[in-house]
Amino acid sequence: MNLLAAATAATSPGRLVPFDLLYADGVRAYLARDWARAAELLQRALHSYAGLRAARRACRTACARQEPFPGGPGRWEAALLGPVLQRAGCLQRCLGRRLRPAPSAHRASCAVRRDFERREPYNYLQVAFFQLKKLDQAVSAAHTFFIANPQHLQMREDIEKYRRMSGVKSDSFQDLEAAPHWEAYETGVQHYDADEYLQAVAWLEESLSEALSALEECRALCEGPWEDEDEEEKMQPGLYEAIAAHYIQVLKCRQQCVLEIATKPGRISATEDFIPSHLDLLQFAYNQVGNQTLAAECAASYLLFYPTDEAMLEKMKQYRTELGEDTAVTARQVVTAPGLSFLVLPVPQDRVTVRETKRERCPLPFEGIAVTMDSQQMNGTQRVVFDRVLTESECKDLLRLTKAAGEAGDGYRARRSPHTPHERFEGLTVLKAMQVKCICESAAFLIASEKSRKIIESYFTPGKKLHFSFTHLVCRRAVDGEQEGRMDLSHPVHADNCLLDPEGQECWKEPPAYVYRDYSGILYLNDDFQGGGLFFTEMDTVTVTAEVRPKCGRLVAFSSGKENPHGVWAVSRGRRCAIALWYTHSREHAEQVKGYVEETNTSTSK
Ligand SMILES: O=C(O)CCC(=O)C(=O)O
Ligand SMILES: [Fe+3]
Repeated sequence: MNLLAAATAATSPGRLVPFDLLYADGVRAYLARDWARAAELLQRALHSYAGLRAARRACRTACARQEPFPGGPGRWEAALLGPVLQRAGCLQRCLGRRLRPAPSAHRASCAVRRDFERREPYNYLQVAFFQLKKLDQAVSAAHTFFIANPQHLQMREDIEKYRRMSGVKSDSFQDLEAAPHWEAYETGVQHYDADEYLQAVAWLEESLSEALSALEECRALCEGPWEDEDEEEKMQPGLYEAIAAHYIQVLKCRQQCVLEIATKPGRISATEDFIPSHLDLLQFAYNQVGNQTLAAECAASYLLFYPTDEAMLEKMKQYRTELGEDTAVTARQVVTAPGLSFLVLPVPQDRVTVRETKRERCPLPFEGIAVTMDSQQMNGTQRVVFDRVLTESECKDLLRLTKAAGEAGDGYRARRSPHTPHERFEGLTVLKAMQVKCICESAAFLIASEKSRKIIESYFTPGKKLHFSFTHLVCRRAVDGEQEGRMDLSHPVHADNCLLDPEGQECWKEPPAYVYRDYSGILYLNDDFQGGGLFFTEMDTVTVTAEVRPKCGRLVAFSSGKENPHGVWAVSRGRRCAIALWYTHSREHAEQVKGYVEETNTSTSK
C-alpha cells in the first residue's frame, strides 16, 4: 500500500489510521526536513497508538463482563472451548466496531512496537518542534523521551540547553506519557519522608488505586492478539498445542505485568514489593495521623502477602489492643479479590530475616557521629565536618574494595591524575563496584554513601530530598621520585557546580560545570599519606579560610556553589583515598544505580 496515501486518506472521525503507517510517514517527513508535516504525523501516530490500546482495553473489559468464563467443570471441551470461542467472537466484533480500518490493519511490526514502547517518536518530535520554534512543545517531547531513556546523552545535553533558555517555562518539563501511579507514588513517598503523613496517605491511596487499575489494564491487554515476530512457524501446531502455547504466553504476560507496573519508566529493574510496600507505608502513615482502624486494615492486607512478617504481626497485635479485641479487622477487598496473589513477586526465602536484621542490627544513621566543625568554625557558609561516620573496619573494607577492583582490572586503572603529573589517580564508580565480586565490600560502598546522604540531607536540607548525582571512590597516589620541589596542587581550587573566574569574582553556572549539583560530600578513608589536606578559599582562590585533614570516617560536606571554592594540597607520599559524593535536589539528575538502591530501601526506611 502507498503509505503516504494511507496516512492522509482517512481523516474522518472514528477512523484510526494505523500508527505504524503514520509513524513511517512522519519519519520520512522528518528526514525530508518537512518539520510541520513531521510534527503533525508523529503526533497523529502517537494518538493512534493510544487509541488502539484504549480500544483493546475497552473491548477486553466489555467482553469479560458479557461472556464470563464458567467456574465449574462440565463436559470440559464444551465448557472451555464454547466460552473461549464466544469471547473471541465478542472481541472481534467489539474491535471491528471500534476500529476503522479493520483490526488486522493495526498490527505493527515488532520493531515499530518497540519504538513506541521506548517513546522513540518523541525523540523525532522534539527536533521537529524545535525547528518550528515551538519551544514548549519541544521541551515536553524531549522530557517525555528522556524519562524513558535516561542514558541518552544527546537528549541530556538538549535538556540542559532547554533549561538555560530564557523563553522556556519550567512547567513545560512534563512527562506526556506519565503513569499516574508513579507520579502519585513519588509524591506520596516524598511527603512520607518529610513526615507529612496526611498528604502521604492521600497520595499513596491514589497511587495504590492507580497501580491496581494499571495492572488490570495491563493484564487485559495480555489476552492477545499474540504478536510475536517468529509466529510464522513452519509447522502449524495442533489445536490443543496452539491453545496451550497461547495460554502459557498469556499467563507469562500477566505475571510480567506486575513487574511492568512496578518498573519506573527508564529503569531496568522493578521496585521490589511495589504493591505490598504501599500497604506498609500506608499502615505507618495512618497510625501517625491517628487513624488506627485504617492502619490496622492496611497491616492486615500486608499480612496477606507476608503472613509471617514479624514486625507487622507485632504492629497488628498493638492495633488490636488499641482498637479493642472485639473490633473486627479485615484486609482490604481489592487486595483479597481472588487471583490477586500474583501481586507478590517471587521473593528469596530469607526475606523476613533480612528485613528484621536490617531493622535491628544496623545502627541509626546518626549514632556516635560528631559535628567537629561547623560553618562558623570554618569561616564560611554551608560547610561542616563530621567525624566517626565510618569505623576503622569499614574503612578497611572500602580500601580493600579499591584493591579488589584493581585486581579485576576493569574500570579501575591507575592513570595520571587529570590535575597533576606528580600523582596517579584511581577511580571507581558505584556501578563498577557492584560488578566486583566482593559483595561485602561493594555493599560497604553503598551503605557508606547512603549514610552520608542521610547525614548531609538532614543537616542541610531537612525535609527536602537530596538525590545522589554522582559517587566516586577516588585514590590519589604520589608518584615516587617526582616530588622534589613540587609547587602544584593535587586538585586546583574550584567550585563544584560553577566555573570560577577569580578575576571577575564570578562563578559561571554553566557547562562544563555540573550545574545541577547542590551539595558535595567527601568521606575520607585513611590518613597514612603526606600532604593531601582539603582547604577552602575566598572567591579569589588564594585566601585560605579553612583546612580539613583527612582521616578514616571523617566526612566534610558543603554546598556546591561559589560560596565554597576548595582545593587539595599535593599528596607527596603514599595514597589518599576518599569517596567523593555529589547530591542534587533535581530528580532528573539522580544517579540511576543509586536511585534504584534508594527506591528499594523505601519500604524499610521507617
Ligand atoms: O578529595 C577531596 O578532598 C576533594 C575533591 C574535590 O574537591 C572534587 O573532586 O571535586
Ligand atoms: Fe570539589
